[in-house]
Amino acid sequence: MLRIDNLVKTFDGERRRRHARGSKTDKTEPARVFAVSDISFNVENGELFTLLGPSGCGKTTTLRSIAGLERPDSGTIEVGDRVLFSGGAGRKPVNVPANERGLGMVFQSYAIWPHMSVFDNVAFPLQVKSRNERLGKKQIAERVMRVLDTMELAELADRQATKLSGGQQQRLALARALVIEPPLLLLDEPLSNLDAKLRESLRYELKRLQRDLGITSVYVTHDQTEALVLSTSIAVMKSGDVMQLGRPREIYENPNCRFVAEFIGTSNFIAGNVVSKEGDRYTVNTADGLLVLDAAAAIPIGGDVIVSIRPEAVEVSTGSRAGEVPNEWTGTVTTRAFLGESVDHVVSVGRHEIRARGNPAVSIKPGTEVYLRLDPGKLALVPVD
Ligand SMILES: Nc1ncnc2c1ncn2[C@@H]1O[C@H](COP(=O)(O)OP(=O)(O)OP(=O)(O)O)[C@@H](O)[C@H]1O
Repeated sequence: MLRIDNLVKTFDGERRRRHARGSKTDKTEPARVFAVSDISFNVENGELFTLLGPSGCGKTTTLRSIAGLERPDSGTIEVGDRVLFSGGAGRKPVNVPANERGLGMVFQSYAIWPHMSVFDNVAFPLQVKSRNERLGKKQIAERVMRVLDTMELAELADRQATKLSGGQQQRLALARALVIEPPLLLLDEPLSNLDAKLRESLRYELKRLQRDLGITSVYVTHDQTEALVLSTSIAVMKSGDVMQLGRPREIYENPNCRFVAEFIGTSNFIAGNVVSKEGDRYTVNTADGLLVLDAAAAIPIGGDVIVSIRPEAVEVSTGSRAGEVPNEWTGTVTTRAFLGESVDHVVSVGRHEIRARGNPAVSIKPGTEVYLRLDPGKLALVPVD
């Protein structure tokens, strides 16, 4: 449905230079900022594809380029069999204006039209469209009510848009984007202005809509939980590059670098060296002992690695099962934190501090000697960056 090839977008920027000897001030010099540096990805029909990354990594610039609100330096953007942008050496120049791309957009500041009713807010894009397509009044009303129904706003159709709650206004913004039945919906942090509770409930609502309507969407967020809940695929971005692209579970369980492992959830990292390998089973020597783990990585014996351990892959107990299970280490609990649905224990093991997350029924006082068991199936091998 959406194909992005070798997309590059730079901006004018400035680089600060340390002041030269004898001069009291730093100097700045012009520089190009690579907001997006040569990225490619495909979004299949019906997918909710998320661009995820920290502030400034280039997610919004990518989305705005798809929308036609930024003109990339080079690359191609295609939706279905339509080329929306093409530019750079050897490519025929194409740049379809934003208002002719026919894409649905919902942004962080859900600019609904305050002087209009809920119904009119949703009808407006169709009235504009109907100048070309000749949609009748009745057809428009039917389509508006169908979308309002889906968004559970039908009963509020006559209410003035400003007299809606934050969540309802955001649903209205979505309804307005959906009514034109766009081939592609672009969402830029659409839930970030809402309070935590509403954000969570709208997340599930969006997921339901996505499933029921099968809309192809590109979603921008810096919130990894949101990305994991909503997405069918995620591209994790850093400094204008896509670091890893995959299904949420794949990215969570098998991050391909330390940046991704750190960004998606909390991880413990233990540096080591591969000492043996049989099929997918690796034995890694670390400063605090051997670890065995299963990984479909291709790292040779002798290779330096980082073992990434999710806190929920660590079991803490006051009793030993040495000899029964692999990877049992001993340590001392230094911190305990109650998180409601779980309890975190930070355990000091030799040179490492390891965070474990488990059932609140197991709560161990700081200072207690404990056994840590690290599940070989849940440890990931990350190549050294
Ligand atoms: N109009 C502009 N002029 C100059 N630099 C820009 C412009 N827009 C974006 N940038 C720079 O491009 C880089 C990527 O910005 P972008 O807004 O795409 O990041 P982002 O990942 O969406 O961040 P955020 O989550 O904070 O919105 C940043 O370094 C930013 O400062």
